[in-house]
Amino acid sequence: MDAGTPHAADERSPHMADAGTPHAADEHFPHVTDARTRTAPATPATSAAPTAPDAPAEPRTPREFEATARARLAPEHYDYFAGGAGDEVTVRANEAAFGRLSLLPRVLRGAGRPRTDVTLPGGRAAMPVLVAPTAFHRLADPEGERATARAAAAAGTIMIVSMASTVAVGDVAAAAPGATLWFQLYVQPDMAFTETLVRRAEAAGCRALVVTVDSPARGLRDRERHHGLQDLPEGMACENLRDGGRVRPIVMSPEISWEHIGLLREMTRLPIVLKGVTHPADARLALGHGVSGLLVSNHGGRQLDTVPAAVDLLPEIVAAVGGAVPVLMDGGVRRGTDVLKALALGARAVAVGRPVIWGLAADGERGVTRVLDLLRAEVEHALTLCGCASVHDLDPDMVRRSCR
Ligand SMILES: Cc1cc2nc3c(=O)[nH]c(=O)nc-3n(C[C@H](O)[C@H](O)[C@H](O)COP(=O)(O)O)c2cc1C
Ligand SMILES: CCCCCCCCCCCCCCC(=O)C(=O)O
Repeated sequence: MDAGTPHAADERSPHMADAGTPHAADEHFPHVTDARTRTAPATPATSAAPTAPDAPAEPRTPREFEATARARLAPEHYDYFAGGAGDEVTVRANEAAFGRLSLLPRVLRGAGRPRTDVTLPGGRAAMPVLVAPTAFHRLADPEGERATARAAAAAGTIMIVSMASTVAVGDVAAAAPGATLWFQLYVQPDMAFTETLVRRAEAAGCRALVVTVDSPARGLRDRERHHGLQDLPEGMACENLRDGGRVRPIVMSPEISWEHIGLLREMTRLPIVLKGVTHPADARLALGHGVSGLLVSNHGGRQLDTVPAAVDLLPEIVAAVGGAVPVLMDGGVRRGTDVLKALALGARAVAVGRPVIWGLAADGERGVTRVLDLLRAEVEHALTLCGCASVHDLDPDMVRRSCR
């Protein structure tokens, strides 16, 4: 099997073929310290002053992290990270949809300080917020995915390492010994090479495979075309794709089918999570293919534009799956309240893409740590205000749809 159909990914590239401060928890719980309350390393906040007027020296919200990151990144790299497909309707919809959902708290439950941990196919996480797979972290920080993995480990959460990482998955694992890693895979039409990638992930100690199924072709991204982005800068490569003396291109093939998922299921004992299922009929089909979880995602609006917001798709997918496997979601999660809404609607956990990139570009490992700490503290605070002892106390009746 091979990718043969001419498609949008004709923008060719060697990497692409056709086919120390108190963290936010202390602000919310000034009287509480326990093993989960950590202090970020006391390194200088920034090494270069941000230039944009709205970029604070010490960002404290996801929006501020983005402003600081934008001031530090080359404009074309900022656009690569921030952008989406087409008119970016779905990019905007992902965040806006959370704004149309309201949380309805319960009171007088005597719930105490809430727990934020969750159990997932590839292990436990201290918080229901995972690091979504995103490509090319070395564009944001010289340490790249190593820094992100250390921050994820410090936060006790899971990092899904992109197949398009700029540090090989084995080196990411070696740099962050305490990290729980999952490996994101684009099934390659050359199944022998797909198996090579799976074995590399296994050898690195990855605990699950996240197979991205929303990319039979690459999204059409106007910002990338505007900048003429076709390749990584000199000295950077998709390190997982090394094959002898060369780096293979990542093939996004329209020929990938359920048959490949069956082959993958036979190839490895790792749990398989399908990422990018948006139609309930596909969610039901997935259950017959031995998957251990689904990640509802529209790829952060970077593949097919005008796909609905991910959180709006969640209830239908959760209903289709009927509790057979855990459902996760990503897209537009920026605040602890967003996390609670998704969990109340049936997600076991969420993942964040761009916020992690903004943290990394703003302040390397420390920036990612701060972003993850901020989210964990906000989740804990919102659970408290909702009268929940843990994420298990959330249910769909605590979410209302407003007309905004
Ligand atoms: C810069 C960037 C690179 C991405 N790279 C990948 C990737 O390599 N593999 C993948 O499955 N998804 C990739 N995604 C999609 C994310 O995994 C995730 O679905 C999305 O970022 C979630 O939306 P959010 O950024 O609003 O949190 C990427 C997203 C961004 C923003
Ligand atoms: C600034 C870097 C631009 C480089 C463009 C090279 C294209 C290579 C494509 C490889 C596929 C990476 C997949 C990442 C992804 O899912 C996403 O961007 O979204």
